[in-house]
Amino acid sequence: MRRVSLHVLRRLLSVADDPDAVVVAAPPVSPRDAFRRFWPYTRGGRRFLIPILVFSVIGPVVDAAEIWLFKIVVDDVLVPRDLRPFLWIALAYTGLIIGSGVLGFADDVTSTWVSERFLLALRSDVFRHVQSLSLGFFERRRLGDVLSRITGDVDAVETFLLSGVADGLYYVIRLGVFLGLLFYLRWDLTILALVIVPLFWCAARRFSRLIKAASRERRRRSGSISAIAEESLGNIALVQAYNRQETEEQRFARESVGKFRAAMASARIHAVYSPIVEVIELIGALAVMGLGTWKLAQGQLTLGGLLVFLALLSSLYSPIRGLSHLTNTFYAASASAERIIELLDQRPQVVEAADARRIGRARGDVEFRGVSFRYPGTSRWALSDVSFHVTPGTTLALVGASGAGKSTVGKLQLRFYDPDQGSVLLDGTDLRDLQLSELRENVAVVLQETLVFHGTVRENIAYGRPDAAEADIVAAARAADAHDFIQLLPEGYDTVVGQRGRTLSGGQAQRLAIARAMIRDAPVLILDEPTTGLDTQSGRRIMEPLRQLMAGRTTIVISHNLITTRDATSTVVLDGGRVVERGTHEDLLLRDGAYARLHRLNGVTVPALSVSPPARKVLS
Ligand SMILES: Nc1ncnc2c1ncn2[C@@H]1O[C@H](COP(=O)(O)OP(=O)(O)OP(=O)(O)O)[C@@H](O)[C@H]1O
Repeated sequence: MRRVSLHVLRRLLSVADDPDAVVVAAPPVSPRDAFRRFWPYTRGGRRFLIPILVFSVIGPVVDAAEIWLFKIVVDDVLVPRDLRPFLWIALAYTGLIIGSGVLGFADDVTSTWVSERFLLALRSDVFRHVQSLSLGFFERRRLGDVLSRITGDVDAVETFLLSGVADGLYYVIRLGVFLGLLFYLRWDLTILALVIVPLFWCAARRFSRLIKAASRERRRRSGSISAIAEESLGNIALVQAYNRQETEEQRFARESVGKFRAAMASARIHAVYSPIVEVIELIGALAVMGLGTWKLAQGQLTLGGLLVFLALLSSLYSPIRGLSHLTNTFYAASASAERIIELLDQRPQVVEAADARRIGRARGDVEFRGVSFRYPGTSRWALSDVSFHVTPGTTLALVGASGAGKSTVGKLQLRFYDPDQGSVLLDGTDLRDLQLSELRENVAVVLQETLVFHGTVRENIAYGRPDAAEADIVAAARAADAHDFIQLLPEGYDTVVGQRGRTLSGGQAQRLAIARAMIRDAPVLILDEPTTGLDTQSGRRIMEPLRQLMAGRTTIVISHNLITTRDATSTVVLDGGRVVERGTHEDLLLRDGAYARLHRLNGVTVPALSVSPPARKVLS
């Protein structure tokens, strides 16, 4: 029978595990380490810790004074039936209530200020840190989970560090004040009342582990829910076009049910814990009442004395109970702390050297020297021993089949990753020796996937150079052949284009991206499949703006359909991450190798980019 009930209890309090987790749990961290980790973020609010401490002392003193007044009412007014002391007792009561109201106000405002300042500092730092992580991190992680950490988990860390500690302090001080009074009143009864403290402690310890497991599961599930919502809603067109709403709902429901189960487990644990605490309290109170009544009968205690003792005792138990509950809250919040620490412990794969060089505006000499690169966690070389040299102002076309490694070249040029072997150089300096921000100021990109933010057309163009004047923005739009269509938009340059440019056509969004690159005015330009997704006519339309953009800049055009590459100064053909051919368009056609084959396969349907290079330089 006992074994059965134990088994039922264990099942009741258990938290289900999920072997196919969308988001995996963060590694455990001891509360002490977590505390040490987050303490520096309290810096701005530490000067208020003393006032908060003072409020914590005064609060229980006021409460104790109220109870003491009650003793006086019983012993000096009620028992002798004497109304004379009543007036000053009433005045004292009123004074205490007003005083504690003022105190409560000051306490609330100050503690909220300290908490919110802490949240501000921590959240900003977590966001800054996440932004500094390399592209590789975002390619591996689920964005929704990262968002849930920046929002929900950061809030929980505040409970862990400040509210939790402030409450803990408050309880300890309350405990001290009431214990002192109880000892003063009846030391023998007090010792009897304290017999239950170890019981409280044992119960709290036992339950804290269960609570932590349930909280970990809840936070992890919250991350999964955000991840699935972000992925489904972010790709809503795909979901609806393929009628996958039901599958997405099921995925979402699975995680939501997981969170529901974790929340229920947590509720059951709390629900079992609360009556246990009450029983422990009752044992103490009954013991005191028994001995107290005996002492009353013996005439060793007044009725007011006994009533006050019992009232103080309940005030003593409430902080003890609070402390034991707090350990649970603390453990629950530490599950969130683990998730934030895991995020903060991520190191960017690309780090700026301590003595990074500044080069100002580069001439635009780009070189890949024996570059080999593997994406983290993969065994296949995305690039093997790739070398080429692009002299300032000339154009290199990178061609090859899908997956040949063309975009990877662009990512290495922007230093989203560092090569495993060899080096990438700008003006003869290894990118690893350059200041990251300066390197990126020297490179403008128009990517395969057009990146348009939710905001106005003007903001989208000025993203390339935030201090750009209105005239510069319009000039860039004109050069990108975007001015005319912008004028036709309902509010011209002030028209809000939806996230990812949803309210624009592919060609319009692409021209906006070209205007952005134009305004950046960088000496090196990377065009990654600039005509992808555009029909022949739209492809034709952006050729002229692209030509304008490329003039006078070192350009790497990445393409696998050859439509944009014919007139490049030189072409490098990649296959399986290796350079298999290099030369000019005509040379390569004459050679009748991989390039000629690709050329025959794709045909040239759109006029090629004809940049008028100062002189065609044969690349190394
Ligand atoms: N983030 C990544 N993590 C792991 N492998 C990757 C990643 N990005 C690309 N790869 C792999 O690296 C290889 C080269 O990819 P890359 O994107 O450079 O090809 P590509 O030539 O630009 O192809 P496409 O013309 O289709 O855009 C491919 O095998 C691809 O699967």
